[in-house]
Amino acid sequence: MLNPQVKRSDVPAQRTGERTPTVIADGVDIVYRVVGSGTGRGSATSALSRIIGRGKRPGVREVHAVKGVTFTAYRGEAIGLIGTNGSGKSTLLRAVAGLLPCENGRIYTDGQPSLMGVNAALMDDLTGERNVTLGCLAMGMSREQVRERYDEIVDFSGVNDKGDFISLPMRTYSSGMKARLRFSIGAAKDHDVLLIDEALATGDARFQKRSEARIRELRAKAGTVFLVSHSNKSIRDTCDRVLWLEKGELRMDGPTEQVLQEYERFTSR
Ligand SMILES: Nc1ncnc2c1ncn2[C@@H]1O[C@H](COP(=O)(O)OP(=O)(O)OP(=O)(O)O)[C@@H](O)[C@H]1O
Repeated sequence: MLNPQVKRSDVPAQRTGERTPTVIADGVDIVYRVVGSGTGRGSATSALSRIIGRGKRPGVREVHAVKGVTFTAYRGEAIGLIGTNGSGKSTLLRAVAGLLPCENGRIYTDGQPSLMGVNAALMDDLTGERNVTLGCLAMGMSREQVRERYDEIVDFSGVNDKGDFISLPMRTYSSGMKARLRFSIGAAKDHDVLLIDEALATGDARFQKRSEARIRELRAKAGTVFLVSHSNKSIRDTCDRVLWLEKGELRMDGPTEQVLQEYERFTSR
């Protein structure tokens, strides 16, 4: 569900030259507020200082996760988000999906972006089969569309390659099988803007190839794909443009090879 605090609106339909913008981030700041974080003092002291009103908002710590990020994404682009741990990649992705409010700035999107992460909510106690149906319905597909795409989704995931696993509860799956099924469900729909968080890092080599091919297909259908990954190989194989975040700031935005070379120099230091 969209957070009502998120400042969003549709991108105007007009084209910018030959290219159509799908996501515009304009000076975006995102701040987490952690309530109840320790102050280093005992809780009785914190409570007392709260009562007598000294200091501002005791026990609330602010984490400025994304700082003044600006970029425009266009239809047909596959954009990699890279950066060292904690640099703000997932936060930015969740903000584009409308799941986090912007402290400052705005995010404009064309249509509703779909976040396809390894944490997508599938239920362990339900069979793979039920999860495919529920997952597809949750993405807004009709029962008819689910029936049409069902076999394709199961085949794509490969969970039935070693027996009839699709009729077993998902708790019997390996973590790779779960991740593959999640990806397959998410990829069954043609998204305008597809946001992927690390999904490619989980499958085996064969599955990664298939997912990369599917991402290329989605791009060919005029969508925009964002991929957060720690695998430079996945980024090289999938993306034509890369945004590099460091400590919440956009450090570089450019063609994949150019940005990755700089990033590799930075991380090998
Ligand atoms: N729910 C949260 N509450 C408070 N702080 C958070 C929360 N989620 C992330 N952060 C902080 O925000 C910053 C950015 O985190 P984020 O997960 O976006 O980074 P990342 O680049 O995706 O990291 P990684 O590569 O390790 O997955 C970090 O300092 C992190 O500790």
